[in-house]
Formats: sequence, structure tokens, C-alpha cells
Amino acid sequence: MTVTDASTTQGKTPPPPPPATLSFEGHYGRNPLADASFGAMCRRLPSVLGHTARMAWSVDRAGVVLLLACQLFTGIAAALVLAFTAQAMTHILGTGTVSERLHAALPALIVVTAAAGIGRISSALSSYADGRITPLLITEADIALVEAVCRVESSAYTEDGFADRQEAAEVGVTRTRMMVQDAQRFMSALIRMIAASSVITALHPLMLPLLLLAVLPAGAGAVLSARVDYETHYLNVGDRNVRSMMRWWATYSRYGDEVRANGMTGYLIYWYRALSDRIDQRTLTAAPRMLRIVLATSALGGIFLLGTWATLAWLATSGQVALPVAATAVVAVQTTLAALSQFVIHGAAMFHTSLYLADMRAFLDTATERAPKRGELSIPERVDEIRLDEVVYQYPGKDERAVDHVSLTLRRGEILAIVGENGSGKSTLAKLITGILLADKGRVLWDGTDLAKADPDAVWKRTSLVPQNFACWPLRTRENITLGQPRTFDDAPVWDVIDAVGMREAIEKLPKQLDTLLARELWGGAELSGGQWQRLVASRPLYRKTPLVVLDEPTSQMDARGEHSIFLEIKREAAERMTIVVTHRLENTRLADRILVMDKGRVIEHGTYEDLVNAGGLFAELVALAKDR
Ligand SMILES: Nc1ncnc2c1ncn2[C@@H]1O[C@H](COP(=O)(O)OP(=O)(O)OP(=O)(O)O)[C@@H](O)[C@H]1O
Repeated sequence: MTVTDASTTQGKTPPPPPPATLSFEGHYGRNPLADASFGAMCRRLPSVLGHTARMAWSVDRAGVVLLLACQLFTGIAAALVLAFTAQAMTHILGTGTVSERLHAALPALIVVTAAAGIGRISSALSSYADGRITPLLITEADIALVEAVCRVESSAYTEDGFADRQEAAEVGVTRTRMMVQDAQRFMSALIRMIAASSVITALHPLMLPLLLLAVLPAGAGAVLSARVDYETHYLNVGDRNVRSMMRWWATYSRYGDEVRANGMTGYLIYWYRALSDRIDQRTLTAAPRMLRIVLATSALGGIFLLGTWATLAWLATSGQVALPVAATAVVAVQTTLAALSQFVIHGAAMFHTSLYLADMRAFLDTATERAPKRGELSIPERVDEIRLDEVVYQYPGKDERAVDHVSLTLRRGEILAIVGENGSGKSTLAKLITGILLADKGRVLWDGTDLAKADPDAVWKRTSLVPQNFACWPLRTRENITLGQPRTFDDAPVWDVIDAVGMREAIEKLPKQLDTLLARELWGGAELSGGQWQRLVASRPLYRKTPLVVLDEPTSQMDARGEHSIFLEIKREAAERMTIVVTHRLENTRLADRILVMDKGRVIEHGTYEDLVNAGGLFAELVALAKDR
């Protein structure tokens, strides 16, 4: 991916930097339209339709049956209306007195009225069926997307283009809303078209091909416009993704103070507008192309339609078609024309929607490919040893290894501290030990079980991680501690861990204590301070009681009392498990049995606090720097 920032251009008073332009290259940067032929795109239609039908069938069988039955009735009713109108017209325009002709036409007119009534009822019922199926279908597609993203290997997030494909898939989810309606209209137009075609062909075999010619340009125009629209959408995917992220960051209340007190508001709005303008610009560029397509295809359609009427006039005047039949043909031409137009327009609409749905499917397939495929081995409740054997890890797209040939053994009851300067690989090593990332080379063995062959859920049942950037879930206090554990009705263990992190007083003051929603922005919600949040997060591993606990900077926002009580608690709980503490506060490493010092992904020193201070290496230097403030 190339990022071009126009602000680097030198000027006297540099303007505020506009958003960087992202241009995509490589596998994910290719526009699928660039090499998809028109035929290939049309062939996609049945598969997308089939997939939507299967999805609809799985969410609401009764609704689908109702919809299909209604389509059938609507079609049959339309055919009856047309056929019996033609019959009635033949009688009305035939010979005899007016009353005789009307009398003869009456049975046909009754059928027309009844069929029209049935048609209306069926169409109302099919709207009802659509209203039932569509929300369920959207929910299903949405959940499939959320689940797929939650289940991918964590390394997938760092792949170029993953986020943009996700954004394109999100659009696919919203477009699902139109799919049932498009499909329903397309099907009913198809049935009406078949009915109308048979009537018009019976009048004269030349009429149908002529009418087809008259509507085909409109269909081609709709498909071409869909193509242009999708091309524009595709060009905008990257910018739209960045814009929606920025929108969230700029408007999320948690970052509101930072935005205001740093005077960022004006710039953020300018930035948002600049990005929106860029998106609009691309959309507007497409408008004249659309206009040209519509004008050209409408003109062509008009010419063919004129040809149809001219042919009909010629057939009537040359006596090849009797006058009453010609009059019937006028009605039939109108009806067939409407049915054919609906058929091609809704076919094109389905094609249009299918382009977006295909993005969704492609992303779901990508996510399935990125889902962990590790193995079925499970991890017992008690783990005595974790061994790392020459472990190497490099993030995709990075030139240097984040973790480079690290070997270590951690035993039950031990506390291991990992220290090192920023970017030295501490958090990455913690992610490898917990199996969030899998080693590119080397192995991570839990009591001899290679994490690459173990079921990831089984591993994560045995781990607790307090990450550097933890989530403050907009959930109740209780769930913010117990999330990830099976539900119980007993709050006593929850209060125990709250006591352990010194949060009882703060939680008792909340309006609904454990039931208080911890989200200031939600009605009835409350907010904790940064340090209080961190204490609450530190209580999660105490509640989970797993064989491995990893704490990445667990006390960075805490006051001295909080920090003291957390480390006391870590020590108290340590005998039953393996504990890893990643920290920059070197004094805190005194509690560890061993300390690893990392530099550029490698372990350069290890030992106890006293050993390392006396060794005169990087650790001793960092301790001296911490004291020299
Ligand atoms: N998701 C990621 N994608 C790409 N590179 C990453 C990612 N996370 C970390 N890195 C890179 O890997 C290297 C090690 O990062 P890591 O987060 O493990 O360091 P750390 O020692 O925990 O740093 P800190 O003390 O700042 O938390 C860094 O060069 C960092 O830029």
C-alpha cells in the first residue's frame, strides 16, 4: 500500500495536512471488475440468487413458501388477466349489438376482475412475506460477518487489505436488504413475462422478438450503470473505511477530552470533510457516465419500440392481422412491454446487488480460510510447564522479527517478569505463549502439547490475559469481571475478587452496584476512573483462575496502594499457576522469580533482580535511569 501525504509539499504557510491518499496494490488491491468479463458477471447471478434462497430458506421456511406461492398466484393472475382481456376485446370489438357484444364478453370480464383481485391479494401477501424474511436475512448475514471476524487468526488483522475487504462486506450486509425484494420482483416479472409472451406470440410470432429488442437496451443500460456504480464504490472502499474509523474516534465520548483540550476539533472536522469530498468527487465523476449510458440506451429502446408499433400498424393495414386482433395486440403490447421492462430492470437490480453480496461472500470465504486450523488436542485443567523452543515470529509486512529465537521454560508456581525497551517484543512474546499468535519457527509446548496442534479454544480456556490496551466493555460491572466464564448466580466470588483489587467501596457507591452499566454514554450508565478500570480488569484473571496468567503493564494507571495490593495478590495466587508480568516499572520485577530482558526480539539477559542489577547490563542501566529522574 502506498500512502501519499500532500502536506509534505513545501510552502510558506503550510496548510493543515489533508488526509493521506491510499492507493492499493497487490492481491487485495485489485478491482475484481478489472478482469471480470461481462459474461462472467452475468453467470454470477444464479449462484448469488441460489445462495440467498438457501439463506432465506434456513431463516424462514414458511415465509419462503408463502413468497413463492404468492409469486405463482401473481403470475397466474397476470396471465389470466391478459388472456381474458384479449378474449373480452375480441368479443367487444366483434359483430352484433353493443349489448350482445358486452354479454358475450361478460364471462371473460368476470375472470379478469377475479384474477386482478387475486393478483392484488397475492402481491400484498408477498410484501408481507418479504417483510418477514428480509430482517432475518440481514441479521443472519450480519451475525455471519461478526462471527467470521471474531474467529479469524489474530494475524489476519495485520494483513494488508483485510479491513477494507471487511468494509466491502459490511456494505454487502446492508445490501442484503434489497435482495429479497429484487428477487421477488424479478420472479414475478419473469412469470408475467412468460404469460404475456405466450399471449403476444399467439397474436403474431414477430411481436415478441420486436418487443424484446425494445426493452433490451434498457436492461443493458441498467447493468452498465450498475457496473459504473460498483466501480465507484470499489474505488471508495479504502477512504470510506478510514472515514468510518475516524468518525468513531472523533465522536466517541471517551476521547472527547483529548480532542477538545488539544484543539483537535477543527482539524478533525476539516479532515472528515476533505475525505468526504474526495469520496463525493469520485461519485460525481461517475454521474456523466451514467447519464450517457441512460441516454444512449433509452434512445435505442425508443427506436426499437417505434419499430414495433410500425410493424403492428403494417400488419393491421396490410390485412395480415384482423382489426379486433390488432386492437387486442395494442393492450398485449403494453402489458408485455411492462412485464419485459420489469424483467430486465429487476434482473439488472439483482445483478447490481449481487456484486455487493459477492464481496460479502468473498470476505466470508477469506475469513474461513483465516480461521484457526491448528488441531484438536485439548489442554488439561492443570498445566505444569510451558516450554518455548527457538521461537521466531515476524509480523506480515515487517522486515524485522518481533521475536527472534527465544527459548525458555516456565514452571507452575513461577512468576516470570519480561522487561525491555519499547518495541523489544515483550507483548508479542506474551501473545506467542498464550497461543494468540503461532510461531513462524520453533514451538510453544504446554506440558509437551504443541500449541500449533491444539484446539485454540481449549488453550484459551486455560489462559487469562490483561492486555496493555484493555477493553472497557459497555456492560454491567459483573460482566466486566466475569465475561468469558460460565454464568453463575453466585456473586460471592465476584465480590471476593473485587475486595482483592480494593474496589469494594467504589462499586458499592455505583447506583446499582454489580448491575450498573459501565458506560457513561448509555442511559443509566456510570463511569469509572482510568485506575479504577484497570483495577477492575486486574480482577478478571483472579476470577478466572487459569493455569496461565499474563499481565501486560497491569498497573500503569494505578495509584501506589492499588499497585501494591495487585502485586500482593499476584504473589498470593502464584503457587497454583504460571504468571507472566510484562512491565516497565522495574521495581515491580522484584517479586518475580526470574526476569527476562528483551532487546530487538531476543532475550539478552535473564536472572533474578539482584543478579541482573549486579550484572551491569541493559537491566542495570534501565534501573539506574529509573532512579535518576
Ligand atoms: N500488530 C502488529 N503488526 C505489525 N507489527 C507489530 C504489531 N504489533 C507489534 N508490532 C511490531 O513488533 C515489534 C514488537 O512489538 P511489541 O508490541 O511486542 O513490543 P513491546 O516490547 O511489547 O513494546 P512496548 O513496550 O512498547 O509495549 C515492534 O517493532 C512493533 O512495531
